[in-house]
Amino acid sequence: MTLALVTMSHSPLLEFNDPAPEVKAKVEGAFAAARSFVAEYAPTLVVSFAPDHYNGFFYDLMPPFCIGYQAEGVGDYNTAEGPLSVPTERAEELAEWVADRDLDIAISRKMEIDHGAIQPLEILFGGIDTVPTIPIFVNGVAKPFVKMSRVRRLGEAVGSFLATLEDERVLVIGSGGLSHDPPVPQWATADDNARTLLLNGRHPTEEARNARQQRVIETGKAFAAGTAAIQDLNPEWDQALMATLAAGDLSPIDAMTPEQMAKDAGNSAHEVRTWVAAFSALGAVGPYDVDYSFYRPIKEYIAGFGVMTARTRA
Ligand SMILES: O=C(O)/C=C/c1cccc(O)c1O
Ligand SMILES: [Fe+2]
Repeated sequence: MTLALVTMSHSPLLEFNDPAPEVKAKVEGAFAAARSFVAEYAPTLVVSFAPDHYNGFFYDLMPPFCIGYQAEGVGDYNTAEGPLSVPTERAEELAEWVADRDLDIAISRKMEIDHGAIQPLEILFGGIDTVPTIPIFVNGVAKPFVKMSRVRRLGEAVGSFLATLEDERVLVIGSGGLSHDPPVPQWATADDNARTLLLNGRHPTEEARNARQQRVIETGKAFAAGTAAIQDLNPEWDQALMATLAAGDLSPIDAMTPEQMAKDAGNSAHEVRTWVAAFSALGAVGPYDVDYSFYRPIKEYIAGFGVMTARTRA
């Protein structure tokens, strides 16, 4: 059984802010490389590890991980709205398998997902319902964070399940990171209005959504101009992590702590949990090789922007 992987940074600012044309072309080239890797592999099933940014998961009930039995895009930042094609029975089997491996897993029969999960599907497949997809939410923005060893164990459990699916060609996606510190509110520093959003900000009015998004878009522009009060990107940190993931021995990742990750790489660097889960799933199936790797720190997108593709050895 083979398994393929794409991990990629996402940024809701792709459509809204413009880096230099040469940088934009490089990013388009990376997307094209990932697309052709996926087209050649022709997956029959996608398992997507992605975070949420207080569009589907809130502090009224915040799990570390959640498997979606049904899911729909909320349509933030002009991403696709509406249902994904989720193979519900497979998702149920996966959740049973993971629970049997002594991992506490939440499930949702109505998962709402944002650009974090939607953007890679749109980029790789041109839509959100073209290939059966099981979405797995991995908390990457809301404290407290489980240990990285737990994220690896989740990925390994998912990978061991996927290894049993002889009749499927499975692509795992990890969406998020790398170093970045966009102005997503933090509970500890949020005012009353922001806390209302963090607690249960489902289905905002169009006006409220636009105001929130405009603030992030403006921050991206200011960051590129050198005037934003957000933490800088950390290309060394990003590339060191990508090298560890490519090397195949993920055990050094267990030493990463949420405090140090935030300090080194920003409050949204926790999104790399999705990459770690995806590579752990791949490694659980067998040794793998990285086919393609791209990295560029891009301030206009508020993102250490990386794309990797990999595959287990035949
Ligand atoms: O949730 C938001 O409004 C913004 C999220 C964001 C911004 C920049 C880079 C990212 O990866 C994001 O998720
Ligand atoms: Fe994000």
